[in-house]
Amino acid sequence: MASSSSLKPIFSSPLTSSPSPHSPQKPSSLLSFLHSTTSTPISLKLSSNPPHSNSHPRSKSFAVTNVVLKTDTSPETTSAPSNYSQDLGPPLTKPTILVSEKLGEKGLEVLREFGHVECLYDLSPDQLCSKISLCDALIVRSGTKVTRQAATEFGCLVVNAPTANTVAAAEHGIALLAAMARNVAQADASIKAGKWQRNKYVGVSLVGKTLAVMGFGKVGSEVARRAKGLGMNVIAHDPYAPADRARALGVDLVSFDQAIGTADFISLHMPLTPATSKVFNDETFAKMKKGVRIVNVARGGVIDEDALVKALDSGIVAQAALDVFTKEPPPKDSRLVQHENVTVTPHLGASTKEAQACVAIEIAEAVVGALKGELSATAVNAPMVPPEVLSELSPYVELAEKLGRLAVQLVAGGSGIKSVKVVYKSARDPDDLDTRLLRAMITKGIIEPISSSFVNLVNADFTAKEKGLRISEERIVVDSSPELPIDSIQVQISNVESKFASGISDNGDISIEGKVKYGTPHLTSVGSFDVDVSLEGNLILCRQVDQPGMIGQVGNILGEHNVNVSFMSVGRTVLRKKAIMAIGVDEKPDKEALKKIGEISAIEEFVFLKL
Ligand SMILES: NC(=O)C1=CN([C@@H]2O[C@H](COP(=O)(O)OP(=O)(O)OC[C@H]3O[C@@H](n4cnc5c(N)ncnc54)[C@H](O)[C@@H]3O)[C@@H](O)[C@H]2O)C=CC1
Ligand SMILES: O=C(O)C(=O)COP(=O)(O)O
Repeated sequence: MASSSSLKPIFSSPLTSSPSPHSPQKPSSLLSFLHSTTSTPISLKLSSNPPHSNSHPRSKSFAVTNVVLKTDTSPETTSAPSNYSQDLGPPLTKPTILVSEKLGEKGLEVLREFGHVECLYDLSPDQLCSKISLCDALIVRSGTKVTRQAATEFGCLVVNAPTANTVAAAEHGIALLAAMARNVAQADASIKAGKWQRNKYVGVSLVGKTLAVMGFGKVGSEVARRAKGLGMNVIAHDPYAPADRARALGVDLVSFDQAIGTADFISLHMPLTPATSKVFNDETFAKMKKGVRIVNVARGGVIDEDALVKALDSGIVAQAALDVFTKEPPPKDSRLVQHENVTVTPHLGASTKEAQACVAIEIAEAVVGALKGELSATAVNAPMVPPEVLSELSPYVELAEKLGRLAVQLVAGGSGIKSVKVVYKSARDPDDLDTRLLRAMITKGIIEPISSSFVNLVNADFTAKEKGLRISEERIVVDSSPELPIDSIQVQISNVESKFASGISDNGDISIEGKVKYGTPHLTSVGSFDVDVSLEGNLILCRQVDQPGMIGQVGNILGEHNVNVSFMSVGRTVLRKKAIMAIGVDEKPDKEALKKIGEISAIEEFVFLKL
């Protein structure tokens, strides 16, 4: 269940502070997940549909789920909330969690307390594909392949249980090391076959031998610690491990060639990545000390298995002990598996009762937390936003999304946006302000009104890149209260035409700026005009000649058409010349009302914007 990758950053939740009005992603688009080849064991939040406004109780709190949640239109699930946040009260229907491989009972109990749990093992990829579109989360082990990239693309949060089986894997590595050195498996098979071959199975000693640990992460360092206890001389290769951590265990970090060239035993503990794929191949086996012995409890793909068979046949590798294989299970007639100098186990590294109990609880708690919209300490595809930062930024999250939404609606045609600049004014040192969350929400605000994409913190950067949208950020340190993380956020869109010419600032960009006032997002400038309007409901922006009676005229028309005005603000550049009126309205004015506003002779242009 644990991840294969190293020192995973601790990650948190994407946010979906507004319901998406868009059409659902098609379940079929998720099919590729299950035909993938990466073996990262994950729990996925999968959905066929983004949250829907009608079924989504709008939350003022900052507790919207980080994962794509299913809201179906079938009678049973029509009212399913789009998040399970505690702030929104209990969910109207329980989330469905699909468990596709055996999970410890204690973990299942945690899941059952929260949701509807379906344990369906041995599903074919097609069966699993059709099933996941009906589920809110999927829990897998190493037997189910799901690509992390595909999950990210669809905004599905991936969490793992990275530590609960570390010791189990390390112990299995040591078990294989000793069993291989003393021919335990072969001797066992021989005696069971009625033989008594004491001379054939003379082994080699571990004490005083050099063990190279390849990958000095969680498992690798535990293997090193244990090997030291067996009297081995331990060296390690890991391009990313800190030397002092190795030194503390009495282990020297060396280069790849040094490690494989001097070791009597090599134990593999690196993740399978493009850089490590088949890193043990003809060329690298040729650099090893003749008679080397290899243990692999990491991933089969780090070894070129054909090359290993050749190295075993030629005697470069005296023995190998393998828990993992390129294809699992390996073919029955695999020359590698059948080789007399090879000891094999069926991916048992994590399989101790203790580890399985811990892993099950760890992953179940992570999934329940993610479904509740809580921060996920073990998310692998979303950036970390610590709780204290999250709570501080929460009012700005809403502001960021609304500014994105407003800015994109000012673009004529609404598309063709390539470059967006976000300027944050803050009294804080730039290093003291984490804006990834805000950037994600601005991205969401910009993309969702003009496409069918569903954007959250998991897929914001991916979606922006996919759409060719470059979002750059600038911080300006200003002299305001350092208590507040941000003074203002400005969103600028360059190289586009605007449907509201006054929204263009002096530098030719569409530009709007907002602030949080009394905990509520406000629009504070449009183009080069200052305004001050609370961003609730919808907005009408008008440019008019600055003269008496304008507010009354527009207000009367809206009143006649039963449109409630929530806020109104007028900003002008030059007295009695041009002014901008920003009017917050609860309802969308009908065509007739908008036509009448346009006919007021002093109104030069106006635009209706949905928030
Ligand atoms: N057989 C089994 O049942 C189990 C297998 N595993 C596997 O063991 C491996 C290690 O797991 P953990 O220690 O938890 O991961 P980890 O992420 O803590 O450690 C991996 C280490 O490999 C290093 N590394 C990355 N690229 C490298 C390279 N090119 N050369 C050398 N080192 C490199 C990283 O810097 C990191 O320190 C993973 O592949 C994992 O999937 C883990 C648990 C159980
Ligand atoms: O955690 C890992 O990397 C593993 O390989 C464990 O896989 P499993 O949960 O035993 O299928």
